[in-house]
Amino acid sequence: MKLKVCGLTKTDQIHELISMKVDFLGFIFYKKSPRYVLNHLSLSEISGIKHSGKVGVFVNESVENIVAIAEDTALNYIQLHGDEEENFIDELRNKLNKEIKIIKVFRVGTEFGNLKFKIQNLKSDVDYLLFDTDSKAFGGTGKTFNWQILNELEIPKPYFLSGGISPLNFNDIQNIRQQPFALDINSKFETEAGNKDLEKIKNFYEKL
Ligand SMILES: O=C(O)c1ccccc1NCC(=O)[C@H](O)[C@H](O)COP(=O)(O)O
Repeated sequence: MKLKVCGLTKTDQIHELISMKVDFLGFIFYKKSPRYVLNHLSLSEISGIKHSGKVGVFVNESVENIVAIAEDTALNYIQLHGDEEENFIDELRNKLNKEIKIIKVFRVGTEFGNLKFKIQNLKSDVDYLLFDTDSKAFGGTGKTFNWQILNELEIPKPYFLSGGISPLNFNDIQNIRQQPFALDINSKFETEAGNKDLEKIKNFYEKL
């Protein structure tokens, strides 16, 4: 199983994760997040990071801004973490460099019927799905959702599992019928927002 470490803000930690061969590096381009990357790194610093799994996380951002940031920072993946509708995704797909993959996030709350409908009727050209816990902050809360819900779905694309993943609940992932393509870890591997605990990540990665 692959690993994405999200909410990166520090160059030395990013290089350490690259040397650990982590598959995806997540950068949050959402101003309200305590992990907003542009408070810590410039566009050209992010552009200079040599890795094929650079993921930009966006929340209800405009197509124009996403395309511009993707170009300026040489992103490989766009993670849509807000309420982006199909029309928006189609427009983004048309304007984005074709090599860039799109990850559409489904924030899982209590409305299971709605989630099932959205998954079954997904028409847009996205490459991956990501399931995270629903919250007012959109993400990075450290809270899990009921992963058993995924066993009620036919998931049409490879997906990232996210939301409060930690060494304590890692074994529960084995009970999901359709296994994740990748795990997305964040706040459970931090000493404070944006500051990663690399030793904890290394130990976790060795278990995957
Ligand atoms: O991490 C944030 O601050 C954040 C804020 C707004 C939207 C998305 C955000 N994070 C995106 C991620 O992909 C996180 O890894 C995901 O939400 C899981 O975080 P956690 O529950 O802390 O493991």
